Amino acid sequence: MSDFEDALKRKIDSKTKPVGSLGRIEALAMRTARLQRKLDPEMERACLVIFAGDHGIADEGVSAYPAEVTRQMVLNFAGGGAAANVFARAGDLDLHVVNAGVRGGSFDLPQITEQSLGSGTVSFLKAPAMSAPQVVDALERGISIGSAGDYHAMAFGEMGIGNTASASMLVHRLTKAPLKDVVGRGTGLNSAGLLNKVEILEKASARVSGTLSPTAALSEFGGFEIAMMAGAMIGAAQAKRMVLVDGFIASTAAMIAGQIEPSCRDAMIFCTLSTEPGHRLVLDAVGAKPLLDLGLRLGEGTGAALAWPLLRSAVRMLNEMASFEEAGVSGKSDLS
Ligand SMILES: O=C(O)c1ccc[n+]([C@@H]2O[C@H](COP(=O)([O-])O)[C@@H](O)[C@H]2O)c1
Ligand SMILES: Cc1cc2nc[nH]c2cc1C
Repeated sequence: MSDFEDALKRKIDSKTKPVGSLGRIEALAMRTARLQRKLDPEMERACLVIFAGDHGIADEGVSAYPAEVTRQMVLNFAGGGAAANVFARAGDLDLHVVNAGVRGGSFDLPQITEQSLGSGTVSFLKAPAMSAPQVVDALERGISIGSAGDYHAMAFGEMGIGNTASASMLVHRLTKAPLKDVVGRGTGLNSAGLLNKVEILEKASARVSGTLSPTAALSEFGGFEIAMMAGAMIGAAQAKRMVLVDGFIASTAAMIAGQIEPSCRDAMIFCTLSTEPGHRLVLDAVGAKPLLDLGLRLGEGTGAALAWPLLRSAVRMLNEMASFEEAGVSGKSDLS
């Protein structure tokens, strides 16, 4: 064990609790200490960034809701009325909303950061969702967003009608899991809608042959918000920030970020287990156990926002909790 690891273990085990009794909260504190290379890491300021983008594939009937909901929900974020706004306020998170390619053009609102790369992706049923230069552009813009500001942690979420179809394709082609095991009901398709979605995605997959690199897969299947979020996760990890990863779509972006830049995995906390079946496959692929299992399937970064107080509490535990010596509490007996 290195001197740092040794000192960290001694610090956490000196706290007034049976050794290991704070379970995964201890692991969160230790991961943060390692990332910041400090025995007293900081974890007070965080933000939630929501990347919004539209998907051409949404016009093929793969979602229970119409594509215009993406734009309408961005306006709801700007007005403060979405679940993400409520959870961000409850947890003291700054909220940033990024237009990563929503149909209808610029919002011209101070609450929305414009990074639009156009009006969303092309339907990937017949052609690549975006060009290779657009993938690079989206990743680079994301990296800048992930390293901006003065945060100890960044939570990432998304909004994009049709994006469970994109994420399913990415997971299918990058993990080689069969589409029928990956694809789910998204916003709430019925059984006939689910069968139709699988059929459309099988056709789209047949259009593209061979093994795909993560960037080639993004180009084929989109979307802009997924590519930008992957870039932002890389940027945040490089800035030594903890990365709070939301549900199925955000975790797919995180898997891709880790394939592009493996070191960013150390910063990632997979916050929640989505009911979307492909999420379990993504978590297995990255070797993660989700922190929470609340039956969420909303997106918007809601699961990541809910996990933030746990991360902050974990680091405060490391910094503020009394040791046995400080509190005059007797330590372990020799039966342990
Ligand atoms: O994050 C998840 O696990 C999740 C699971 C299902 C749906 N969503 C959200 O619902 C939208 C995508 O669903 P769909 O059916 O339009 O592909 C998109 O805006 C996501 O934020 C999100
Ligand atoms: C209303 C609504 C809100 C959402 N938030 C994220 N995805 C969403 C999809 C719908 C349909």
